[in-house]
Amino acid sequence: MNNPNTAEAKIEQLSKRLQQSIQSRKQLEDSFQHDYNVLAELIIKLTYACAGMDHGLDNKLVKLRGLLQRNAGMAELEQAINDTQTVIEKHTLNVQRLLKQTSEQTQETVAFLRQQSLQKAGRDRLATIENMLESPSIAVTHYIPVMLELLQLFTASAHSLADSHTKPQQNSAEVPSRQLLELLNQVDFDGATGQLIQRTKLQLNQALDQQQFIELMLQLIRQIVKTINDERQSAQSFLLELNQTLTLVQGALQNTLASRTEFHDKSGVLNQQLQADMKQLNDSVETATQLAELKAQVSDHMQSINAALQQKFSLERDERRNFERQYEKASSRIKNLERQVEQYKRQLAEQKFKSLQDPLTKLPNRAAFEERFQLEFERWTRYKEPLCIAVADIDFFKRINDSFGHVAGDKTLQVLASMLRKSVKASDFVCRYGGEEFVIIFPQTQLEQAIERLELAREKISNIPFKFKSEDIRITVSVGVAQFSQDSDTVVTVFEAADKALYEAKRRGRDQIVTA
Ligand SMILES: Nc1nc2c(ncn2[C@@H]2O[C@H](COP(=O)(O)OP(=O)(O)OP(=O)(O)O)[C@@H](O)[C@H]2O)c(=O)[nH]1
Repeated sequence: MNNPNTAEAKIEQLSKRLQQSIQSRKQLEDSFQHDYNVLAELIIKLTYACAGMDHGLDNKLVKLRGLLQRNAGMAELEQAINDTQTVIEKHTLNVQRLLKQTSEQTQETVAFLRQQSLQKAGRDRLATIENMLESPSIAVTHYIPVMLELLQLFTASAHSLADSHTKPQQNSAEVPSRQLLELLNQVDFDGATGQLIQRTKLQLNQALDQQQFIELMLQLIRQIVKTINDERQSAQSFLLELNQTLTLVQGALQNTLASRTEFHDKSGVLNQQLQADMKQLNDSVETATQLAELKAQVSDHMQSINAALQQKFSLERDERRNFERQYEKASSRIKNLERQVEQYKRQLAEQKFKSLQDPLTKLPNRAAFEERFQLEFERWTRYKEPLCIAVADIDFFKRINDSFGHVAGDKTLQVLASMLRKSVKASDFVCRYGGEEFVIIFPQTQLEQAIERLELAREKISNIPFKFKSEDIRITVSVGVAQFSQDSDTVVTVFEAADKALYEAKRRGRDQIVTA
């Protein structure tokens, strides 16, 4: 048995311990190398993932990767890692600045696109982009899909812009066409102008390109200029006629006056002659001594008196005839003028009436409404009798036009207007406010009564059996109603209240009446 205290035994023990230490150290080194390898592999992968973000960073990453791949010492690695960190910090700051700029530029682009007349699909995409932008983020990845959407939308609208420059612009006259149609709906003309307006309205309902629209406008302007010229000429000829008649009447009066003076002069001379004859006759009677002589003298005087009287009669007859002639002439001219004045008055009244009437539905138009609404408001201010107003709008009317054509749409408007007019009281004022919108004023009517009448109208309208292209169609209306109640109420505030209520009725599902 070896003595453990011997030198050999001690050396052996030490050798064993050394072996164990070497073993542990080897295990530790292996484990460290393993960890190092795992970490190095991860860092190398990360360096590949970060590649391409920034040129300076790329250089640093290549260097770091090289050091890791060749198992470089810690001192070398530490230096490389520090350098890389500095570049990463700079890069991060730069990215944040760019993100801020991107966010602002994106908002600007969205605002610009919102002002463009985009198609419905474009508007929807824009709304999606706006939603995406509502959650502001500093992550680049957040902006990538936004930018993608935005770029696609921008490209699409740029394409349509380019198309509109190269091709004849389909539908580019859509907005002015609609505005012109609304204007033409407010006027009513007879004759050639009326026919042209009718034809123009039909054409405006079709998709026009700009060239066609301009030609249509030119045609209209030409006709309007012609109508104005005709009107002016007709007014000029009326004034000419009036002037001639006045000159004639004035001439007749002067003639009458002159002949009256002449008549008076001549008549005066004759009167004097008659007086002289009478005096001489008298003298002769007084101084006469012989009957025969007296007889002869009286006979002479009588003849002279007779002649003077004859002259006077004939003078008077001529004068009367002359006067009658002048009178007849002037009177027939005046009658003619009177006829013309009557005709003008009729035309003016008709024009005034037409300017206040909607030609399609024959209901009063918006101009008539403004006049009447102001009047009723002033009455309400004075007497405070109940006053209500309702704004009614046909539901989904665009679909009628789109599915069955504008003519069917027009017919629908006429039928609905007539039903609305019939459903309320005669004292209620029903007008076509514009498009598919009607306004009703209920003078001296409590809100409950107005709602009752409107309910009746709504129900009647929804029961009208429309049939288009053998399809049964039910048409409904939504209505907003408001009453004047506060001292601060004005035509504007109460109308707006009714209009808001109308939109609430639409929002709640249409075919209903909502009170403000
Ligand atoms: N036929 C015809 N259509 C008209 C006239 N005036 C306006 N319109 C049309 O009325 C339609 C109104 O459509 P929108 O304002 O979109 O409303 P809507 O389809 O009725 O839908 P809601 O009001 O939301 O229920 C448009 O298509 C106009 O062209 C007209 O005098 N005749």
